[in-house]
Amino acid sequence: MRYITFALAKGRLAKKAMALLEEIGITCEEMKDEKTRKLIFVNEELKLKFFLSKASDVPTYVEYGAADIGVVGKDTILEEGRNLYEVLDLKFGACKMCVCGPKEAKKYLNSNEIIRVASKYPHIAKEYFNNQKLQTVEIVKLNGSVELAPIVGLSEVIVDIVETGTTLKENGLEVLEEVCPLSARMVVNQVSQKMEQERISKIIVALKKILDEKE
Ligand SMILES: Nc1ncnc2c1ncn2[C@@H]1O[C@H](COP(=O)(O)OP(=O)(O)OP(=O)(O)O)[C@@H](O)[C@H]1O
Ligand SMILES: O=P(O)(O)OC[C@H]1O[C@H](OP(=O)(O)OP(=O)(O)O)[C@H](O)[C@@H]1O
Repeated sequence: MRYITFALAKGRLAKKAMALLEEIGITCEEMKDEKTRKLIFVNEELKLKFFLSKASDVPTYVEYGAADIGVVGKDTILEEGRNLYEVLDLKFGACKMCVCGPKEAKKYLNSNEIIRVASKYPHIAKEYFNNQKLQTVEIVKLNGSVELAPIVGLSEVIVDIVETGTTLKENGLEVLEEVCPLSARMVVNQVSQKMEQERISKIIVALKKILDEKE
């Protein structure tokens, strides 16, 4: 039997992804060791492999079939735009993609003003503003602490993730528009979905059952 390989986004989502898989009996003790520098883990008994990768690389591994299954945020799926099947909303890691800025910046939105938009998610930001007929925007890609941009005058607004709203509040910013809700998703390689249909469907069904019970 061939191995089924899982690519899990490291960081915020990793522990919850592992905990959820554990609930359906998919475990890999070695991977839980936060100190390990090992990159790939094998569960011989279940014929499964696991690796943790930078979130933005998960869709790439899955599209190319280097991983059969991925667990990653919807934001990353949208931003990367890879060819893969999104099969399940795993519900954890819930947050929202929003247009944010100082209250005064609201006047720039839905106007014919040309504005700068800073974001770690340039594709999501571009797509969002492309659908707003009047607005012309210049997207500025940043790699973190995006809330700084309107404070220091780099951009009028930002497109970023909001969870509790604390970061915005502590920096005098607010949500001006909501782009879309986000959460962790399970994604599947398009060929694996057909070739390993039985094993992958079993995993999806088991996860779905656990998720339904949690609701
Ligand atoms: N408050 C939050 N801020 C950012 N991401 C969140 C939040 N809550 C849930 N998430 C989810 O967690 C993922 C980000 O995880 P994490 O913060 O570990 O990565 P990151 O720091 O954005 O990655 P990178 O190191 O590539 O910048 C997002 O893709 C999103 O789906
Ligand atoms: O609404 P909140 O609960 O405050 O969470 C949202 C903040 O958390 C994330 O940043 P992260 O900690 O990932 O750092 P980064 O901005 O450097 O990526 C996100 O980019 C926001 O800044």
